[in-house]
Amino acid sequence: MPENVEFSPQEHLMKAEELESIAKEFVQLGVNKIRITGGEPFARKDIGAILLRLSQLPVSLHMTSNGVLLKKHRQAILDSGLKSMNISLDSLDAKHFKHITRRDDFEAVMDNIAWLSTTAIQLKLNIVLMRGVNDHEIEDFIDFAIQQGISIRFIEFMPFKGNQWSMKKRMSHEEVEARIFDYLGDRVQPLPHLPHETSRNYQVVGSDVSIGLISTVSKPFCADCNRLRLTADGKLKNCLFSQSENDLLTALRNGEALYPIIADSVYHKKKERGGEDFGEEQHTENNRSMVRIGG
Ligand SMILES: Nc1nc2c(ncn2[C@@H]2O[C@H](COP(=O)(O)OP(=O)(O)OP(=O)(O)O)[C@@H](O)[C@H]2O)c(=O)[nH]1
Ligand SMILES: C[S@@+](CC[C@H](N)C(=O)[O-])C[C@H]1O[C@@H](n2cnc3c(N)ncnc32)[C@H](O)[C@@H]1O
Ligand code: SF4
Repeated sequence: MPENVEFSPQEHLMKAEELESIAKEFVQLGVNKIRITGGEPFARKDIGAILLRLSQLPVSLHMTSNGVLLKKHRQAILDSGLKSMNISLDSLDAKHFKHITRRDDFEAVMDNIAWLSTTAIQLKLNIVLMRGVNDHEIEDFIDFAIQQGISIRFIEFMPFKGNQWSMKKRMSHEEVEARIFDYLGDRVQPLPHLPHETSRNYQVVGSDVSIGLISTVSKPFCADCNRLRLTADGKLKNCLFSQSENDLLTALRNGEALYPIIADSVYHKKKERGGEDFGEEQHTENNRSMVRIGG
């Protein structure tokens, strides 16, 4: 989250019932999986009500969270039948975590991770690797995953508005894969790549633990992308990197049909990464920042 973040005015955001109405429209069109990402989903006071509404739809429900505010929503999470939760954790060192996030929440996140690992909810940790920031922790994360029986994914640092991305800071797929194999040798085996999966996964032999790589920059997986994103302010993005958006919330509030807008957005989905060709330096100023997309 940027230091001086400006929160959107409440009236610009979807209310729980509006979110449900829009979700229903997608379900009617065949969507069978919904992931709630945010911003940060648990920053919404009515997240319990949102979970309850979405849990009534015939979809599998998933979340991605920074894991900070999850504690008081544990019952709502269980009641919603949530299938999986991905928790973002970029360091295993409390001081370093504070340096990266500018927040003193390491213990709260670790406590929520420990709780999640006692539930039937599939848990994964997301680690965005940045050279010179947390790349020295790759082996620590692998040890942690094996000791705790928790699957992890290393994510390639991607360019978004205001995140000072550069090609030098990101760690390529090949580089991280080599680190994993150097460390674990034949204790790790590649898993088959499933359609529409973001990660390439490797199984730690003799365990349920997988180590994944999400490599949008060096190994894009756009060819079988089946995702659409709805932002908290009700805009449809046909790609994480799309520069254009379609305003579903205003259409809903005006009583207009949503289907033509959705169809138009899907029709204009670009072949790869929203038509972006990443260069050496940051250049995605026409897209939103990651906190305003939700990942
Ligand atoms: N390029 C690209 N990256 C994505 C996409 N979906 C998720 N990611 C990135 O993958 C990382 C993890 O995202 P999650 O929110 O955990 O979602 P996921 O990878 O779909 O999760 P699973 O369904 O559990 O595999 C984040 O950095 C996302 O931005 C996508 O459609 N395209
Ligand atoms: C943007 S967050 C939103 C959900 C929630 N607030 C969280 O922190 O997990 C979704 C995922 O995107 C990842 N992410 C954030 N910025 C990224 C970047 N520049 N490149 C790659 N992944 C990124 C996060 O680590 C997280 O796992
Ligand atoms: S098309 Fe866009 S949203 Fe889909 S996988 Fe590629 S970058 Fe991600």
